[in-house]
Amino acid sequence: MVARGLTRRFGSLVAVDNVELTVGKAQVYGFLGPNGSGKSTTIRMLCGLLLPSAGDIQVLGLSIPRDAEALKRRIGYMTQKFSLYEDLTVQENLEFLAAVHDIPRAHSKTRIDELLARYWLHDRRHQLAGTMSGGQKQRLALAGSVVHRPELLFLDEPTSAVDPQSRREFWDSLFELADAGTTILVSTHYMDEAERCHRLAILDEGRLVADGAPAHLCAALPHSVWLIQCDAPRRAQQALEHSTGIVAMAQIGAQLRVLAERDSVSARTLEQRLSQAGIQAHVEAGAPNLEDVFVAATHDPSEDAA
Ligand SMILES: Nc1ncnc2c1ncn2[C@@H]1O[C@H](COP(=O)(O)OP(=O)(O)OP(=O)(O)O)[C@@H](O)[C@H]1O
Repeated sequence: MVARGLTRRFGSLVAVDNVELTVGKAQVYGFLGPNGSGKSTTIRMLCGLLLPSAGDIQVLGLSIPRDAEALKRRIGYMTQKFSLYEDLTVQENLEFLAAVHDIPRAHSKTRIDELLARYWLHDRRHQLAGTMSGGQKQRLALAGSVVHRPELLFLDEPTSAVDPQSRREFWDSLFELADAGTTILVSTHYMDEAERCHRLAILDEGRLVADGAPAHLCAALPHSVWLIQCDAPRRAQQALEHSTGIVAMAQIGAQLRVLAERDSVSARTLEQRLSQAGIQAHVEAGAPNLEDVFVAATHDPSEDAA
């Protein structure tokens, strides 16, 4: 899948701004970004549900939006909102989707049995979808979105209402699909999920601000991370708030995690600044993680104090 100069305007708002993307076959490709950064709008354009204002999209050798109808038969699409029928049973929902995709009845029975087993739904086949838990609903929605064996799967925040264990299991299922050759494009707000992607795009205000393998993005971060141990991390944060070179700070338990411009801050300068505020602290270097990459990529320098 390749997108070039992908842009979508809603009136004067540029929701997606000149985005360039290349997604390889059987990759799990993640979309990360703050609320309103354009993730859903991009996904909807890539799968032919929304017309771009500008740009070229090639998906599975098809030109989108021109070939959107042909694409629909080869992709699956799932959103955070449960879009199946709550008053149909698990099995009836899958039978309905199999019929929508013109799967002959002789084949659909085997396929549905296979999906019920794979997504741990076999003992719930006669339960009404509306009475299932959030995690079970998402497993059913995933089963429904792959009933026709799509080559490409679009998932828009599929696990936003799901507990951590169910999220892990859901992601295991995504890797199982990718191992079998399915390309997966998935948006998320969770760093642990983003970390698991083969490749990741970070969107901010409609623009692509980072793109690469998670480990590579962490290694390429042009900032330093400092971990501050002291008795009063909140006071330490206030003391450093308007310091030069500091990009972001977050208290993690009793520790203060500081993201700073490289070369403008050192452990010594931080200790000195804190000491001037009457705070004794021990500062050591930390390893950048994906949250640091996300904060750096989406941080607005105009909000910094000089
Ligand atoms: N149909 C529409 N009409 C007008 N504005 C829209 C429409 N769809 C999206 N937008 C706007 O486009 C911007 C991007 O929205 P989008 O839903 O793509 O963001 P997102 O990154 O998916 O957000 P979230 O993480 O909250 O789901 C937002 O400012 C949103 O209000």
